[in-house]
Amino acid sequence: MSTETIEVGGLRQRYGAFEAVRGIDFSVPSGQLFALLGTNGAGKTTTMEVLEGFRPAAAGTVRLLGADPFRDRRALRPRVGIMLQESGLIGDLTVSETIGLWRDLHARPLSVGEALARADLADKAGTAVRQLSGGQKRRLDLALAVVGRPEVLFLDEPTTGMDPEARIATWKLIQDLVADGTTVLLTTHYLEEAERLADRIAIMHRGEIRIAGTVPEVVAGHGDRIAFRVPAHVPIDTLPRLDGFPPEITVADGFPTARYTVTGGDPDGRAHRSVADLLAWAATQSVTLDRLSVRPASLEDVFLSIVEDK
Ligand SMILES: Nc1ncnc2c1ncn2[C@@H]1O[C@H](COP(=O)(O)OP(=O)(O)OP(=O)(O)O)[C@@H](O)[C@H]1O
Repeated sequence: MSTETIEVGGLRQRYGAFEAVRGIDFSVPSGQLFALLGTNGAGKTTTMEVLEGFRPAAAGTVRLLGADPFRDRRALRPRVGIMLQESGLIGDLTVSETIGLWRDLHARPLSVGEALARADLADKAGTAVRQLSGGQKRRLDLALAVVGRPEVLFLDEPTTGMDPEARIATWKLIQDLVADGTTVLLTTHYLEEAERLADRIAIMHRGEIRIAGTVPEVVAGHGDRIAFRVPAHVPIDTLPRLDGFPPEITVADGFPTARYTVTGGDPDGRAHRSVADLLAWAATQSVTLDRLSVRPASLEDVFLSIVEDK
């Protein structure tokens, strides 16, 4: 028997003639957090909606806790928590009343006090939902998603609209849930969120998974980055080529900055050798390399290289 809590194989989904998801595969073992990253319209929410049982898969296989999320949605519902991008909260109810209402739908829910504490909303218990800020509403959505102690949690952009403090508190809540054994599928536009929380990630673009794995696996093979400010007296076209390529010139803080991506050759030595070449060039030209930096590719670099690849 499979130990995967979520299994997606060859999933396709269309809206009329438009294919929003074009044959994707991934799986999430029990107790892990998997993050779907991607551009707007990449197909993340559509994928989530199939797993949540809102619509059947047009093609491919989808299993949730060993069952079919659409056909078996009634049986699965008590075991699953869902935080949608758009919530349908009732403005006139208080925060406590809203949680109370959702508790009644579950067999062994958290108490209202526990749910309030988990979402850091205890001081808003008596406040009408309509009077909450955007970030507070997201926290209430999260409280409602977890009040039934779900085994699997779907979080669609859970921290959008939250201030940095609320976001960090929410990350802590999500980490606690995963540590307690909850399996989580999360979509986010915050790369830092995925890096902090996810056991594995996938980057989607135009309905396809372009790359997947742990963050170190995803960034591996994307080279190192070398950058420095170009001194005012140095013509751009005299800058050296490194690893065979000229620099990309961007403007940062009003200064032209030369950026190199070094991918060729021996993976351990490439940045080292290119930096040595650069320093030798600088010495012969009597140029000072202001703000020289050397670093491995980041998740943001990989993300941008995927989405800029039209
Ligand atoms: N109900 C619908 N009818 C027609 N097209 C839709 C519908 N829902 C989504 N789409 C289209 O399907 C594509 C994928 O949308 P989806 O919401 O899954 O993307 P997403 O990755 O979640 O994007 P975002 O990051 O903006 O939330 C988009 O091009 C979108 O316009």
